[in-house]
Amino acid sequence: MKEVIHEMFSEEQVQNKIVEIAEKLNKEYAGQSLHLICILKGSIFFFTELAKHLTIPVTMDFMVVSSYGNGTSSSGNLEIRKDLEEPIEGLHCLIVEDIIDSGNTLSLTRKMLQGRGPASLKICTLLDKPERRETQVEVEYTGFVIPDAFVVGYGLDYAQKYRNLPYIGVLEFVEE
Ligand SMILES: O=P(O)(O)OC[C@H]1O[C@H](OP(=O)(O)OP(=O)(O)O)[C@H](O)[C@@H]1O
Ligand code: HPA
Repeated sequence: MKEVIHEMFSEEQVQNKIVEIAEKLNKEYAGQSLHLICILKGSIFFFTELAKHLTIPVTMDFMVVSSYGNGTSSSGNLEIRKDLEEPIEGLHCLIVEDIIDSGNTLSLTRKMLQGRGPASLKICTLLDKPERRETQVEVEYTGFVIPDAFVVGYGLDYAQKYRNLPYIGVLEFVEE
C-alpha cells in the first residue's frame, strides 16, 4: 500500500487561523499572564506558532500524556509520560492541543490539571473531529472542525511520520 496525502488546509490557511486564535487570546487575556501547556508531541508546531503571535506575557511548560482504555470505562485512564516541570496553582492556564478526536486524552488531562488548583484552565485545539467523540470535553478555542478522516502534518503523525509537513492533509492508503 502506498500512502498518499491530500491537502486539507494549506500552510497559509493554518497560519491565518493561528493568527486569528492568537488575536482572540490577546483580547480575552488582556491584563493577565497566560501559562501555556503544550501537549507533546503533536501540538509542537501549533504551540510555537501560536505563542509567537501572543502579545500578552506568557510562560510555557510541556507534558506528554496518553489515554488508554481500562476495558470497562470508555474514558479510560491517563498515563503521564512526562509531567509539567512547574506547579500551576494560581495560574491562568491554556492547554494547547493539535487535535481532539475521541476526547479521552483531553478530558482526562483537563480533570487531572484542574485538580492542581489553577486560577483558570481552558483548552485550545487546532483541529476538532466531533464525529469521533466518546467523552465530552469543553473546548474554548477551536481552529478547524474537520470530518472523520485521518489527518497528518503540522505536528500530526502517522506512525511518527509526516509531522514536519507545513500543511494539514488527509492520509489515504492506495493499492500500488
Ligand atoms: O481525542 P483523542 O482520541 O484522545 O486523541 C487526541 C490525542 O491523540 C494525539 O496524540 P498521540 O497520543 O497520538 O501522541 P502525539 O501527540 O505524540 O502524536 C493528539 O495529539 C491528542 O493528544
Ligand atoms: O487524525 C489524526 N491524525 C493523527 N493523530 C491523531 N490522533 C487522533 N486523531 C488523529
